[in-house]
Amino acid sequence: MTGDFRTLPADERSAAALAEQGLRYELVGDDPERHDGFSQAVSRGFYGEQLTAERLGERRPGFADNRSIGVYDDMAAEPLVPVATVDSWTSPLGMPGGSSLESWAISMVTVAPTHRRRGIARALLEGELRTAAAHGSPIAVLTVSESTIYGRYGFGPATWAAELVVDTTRADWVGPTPAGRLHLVSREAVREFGPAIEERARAHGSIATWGGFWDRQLGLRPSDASSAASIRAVRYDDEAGAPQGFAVYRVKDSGPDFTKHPVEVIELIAASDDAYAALWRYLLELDLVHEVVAVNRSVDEPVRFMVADARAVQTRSVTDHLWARILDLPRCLEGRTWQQAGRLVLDVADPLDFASGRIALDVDADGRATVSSSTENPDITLGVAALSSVLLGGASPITLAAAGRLAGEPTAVERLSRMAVTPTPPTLGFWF
Ligand SMILES: CC(=O)SCCNC(=O)CCNC(=O)[C@H](O)C(C)(C)COP(=O)(O)OP(=O)(O)OC[C@H]1O[C@@H](n2cnc3c(N)ncnc32)[C@H](O)[C@@H]1OP(=O)(O)O
Repeated sequence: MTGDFRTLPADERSAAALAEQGLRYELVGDDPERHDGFSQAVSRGFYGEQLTAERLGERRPGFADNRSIGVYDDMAAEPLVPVATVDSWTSPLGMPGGSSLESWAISMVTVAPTHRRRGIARALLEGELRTAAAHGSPIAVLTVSESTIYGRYGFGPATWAAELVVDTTRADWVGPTPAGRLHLVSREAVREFGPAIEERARAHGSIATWGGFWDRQLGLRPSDASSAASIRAVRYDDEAGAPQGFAVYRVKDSGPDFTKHPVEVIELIAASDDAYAALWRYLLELDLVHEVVAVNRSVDEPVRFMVADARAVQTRSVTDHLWARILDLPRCLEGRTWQQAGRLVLDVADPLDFASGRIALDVDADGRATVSSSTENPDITLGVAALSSVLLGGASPITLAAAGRLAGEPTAVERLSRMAVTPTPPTLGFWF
């Protein structure tokens, strides 16, 4: 099955399973009323607000870009509001070494509280994975509300996100002083130049951003007008005047002490080391500010080494962020650059049988992989979720072996670790 992913038919097996419960599992389609019902169901499912007509209108254009599926219960009081939702689209996923693979991104998985724990989410997820595989997407990705939900479908955590809290009173700058210039700019200007910088700066482990993402981050939707008015932006241009990075932030209310404003960093995106240093320095040296908080950062941020007192930069939390699910073993393993040459036979178990099998992974001196089926004794035995964690370079096979998530002789496990783990961690800077 190929063609436009948006119009691929709803998966027949899931449709049949849900029909047994008297439920219709269908593409939402082009009807604006069904768009609004879907948006209300998603907001309700995540305990959000009942959406106003303005917000519903803002969401409608997004349906043209995605594949939205609703589960409809004709006996419900509001039959146009689905009792379950899922949304998907295809997006390039950055791989170690700089290439990318088409991924099947899944979002907005909700089941109404009245319909939970009767297999609806399982039907949605299995339907998505079968459709993605049939379409030819080699990998599926998502970010999760709870880390307990998706392992059973073969997803493994593949990137981690840190929340940094910097005490600016202790953070005297000892990092580089770049020769370029900072410019204060409007949110509307960031909407113009920002996406291209983000694309250049994107780490492996990230999917692409999309138009609605920027409108949301920058508070440019009409319904954001009052809440977004305090968002500010600054851009770093190099000595030649070329934009290389930007930060979007909000200085929050400090209460009665006017010197203790906290700063919330909404985005800090740098396509060069100079831009990174200049933008962090700008934020840490703002007057009347005592704390800078940045979420969805890499777990290995250079800013920790750019301040006189390293303990000024605290990691408040580290959480699993992108979850990945290999659907096509050869295309995934051949779709990244490996860190060193080597050969290993892997025996992969997949409960849903998309990626099970015994394969030989041969990596040449340039880090290029060739995958072939094998009947040799395996060096490593693991599940598809563990291999999906390893694929992007952020999870060490040595650690996974210690955790009982993969098995093999210590030398084989160490070889796979040397081949797989990347020098910088895979990073995704946003939720989707
Ligand atoms: C990518 C994303 O969108 S992440 C967002 C996920 N959505 C949310 O968190 C919104 C609030 N929660 C919900 O809408 C629902 O509770 C869902 C979507 C998490 C689960 O929907 P349900 O239809 O109740 O799940 P379903 O009955 O199909 O259960 C499938 C399996 O998941 C398990 N499961 C369901 N919910 C959870 C949970 N919250 N935590 C752990 N396990 C769960 C079930 O026990 C079942 O396990 P099994 O098949 O191995 O026996």
